[in-house]
Amino acid sequence: MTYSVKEMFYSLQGEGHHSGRPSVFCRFAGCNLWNGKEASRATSVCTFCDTDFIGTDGQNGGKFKTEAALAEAIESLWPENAGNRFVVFTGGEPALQLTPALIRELQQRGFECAVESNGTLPLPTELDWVCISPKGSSEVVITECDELKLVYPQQNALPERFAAVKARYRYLSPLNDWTQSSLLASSHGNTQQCIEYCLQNPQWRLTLQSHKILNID
Ligand SMILES: C[S@@+](CC[C@H](N)C(=O)[O-])C[C@H]1O[C@@H](n2cnc3c(N)ncnc32)[C@H](O)[C@@H]1O
Ligand SMILES: Nc1nc2[nH]cc(C(=O)O)c2c(=O)[nH]1
Ligand code: SF4
Ligand SMILES: [Mg+2]
Repeated sequence: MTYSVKEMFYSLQGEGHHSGRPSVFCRFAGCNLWNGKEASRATSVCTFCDTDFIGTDGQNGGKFKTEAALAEAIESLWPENAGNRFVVFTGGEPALQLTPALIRELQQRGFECAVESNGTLPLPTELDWVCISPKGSSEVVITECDELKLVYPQQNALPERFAAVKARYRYLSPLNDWTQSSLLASSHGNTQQCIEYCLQNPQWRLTLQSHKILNID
């Protein structure tokens, strides 16, 4: 199958359990919860997406006809002769394109394979790390994951709704609604609400989009 990739880059994982870990990000084009066009944002299931995932025109983006071709491109972004290889499949919604064959191809090249998914579609069992981030009223079909990373607060997707999802770790990530001047500043803002929720419900931890604070990819 042909993989449509918006962009690929080498950076630090900014969010969640692997925050700070050097990672290649492979951002697949397309999502099942929003078509990516501003005109339909307000009427979509997911209304707050911070990412351009349309097309294949980003850095190192393109159409890859084989698993080997895409794996080769991902591998080329890792520093030469360095171990601890880690790739994060994201998007858009990576579950629309990710295959067992692609994951195995990368694992054979020494990569641990992680995914950032909205949880509405089945995922390959070959993955080494699964992060699920539920959106609005969408139905989550993934019942077990490594990490549940919930953007908070969200109408129709408050933490209690996901009590039955088995997760090694539960994180709240403040909704970045870009109407606030700073992610950290407002005491009545989303970050403060996350802090209060975690303090009252200590099975949840706070995570911040540190790449945005640091202004890196
Ligand atoms: C762009 S999504 C792509 C992966 C997948 N579609 C998903 O939603 O998990 C990557 C991560 O960014 C998070 N995210 C997107 N928009 C955000 C926003 N405005 N504020 C905070 N996190 C956001 C998502 O919740 C997800 O954890
Ligand atoms: N540094 C960095 N960390 C990230 N973690 C998840 C991301 C995503 O867009 O899925 C992301 C991203 O775009 N950049
Ligand atoms: S599900 Fe993920 S990629 Fe799709 S619109 Fe929402 S945040 Fe963006
Ligand atoms: Mg992002």
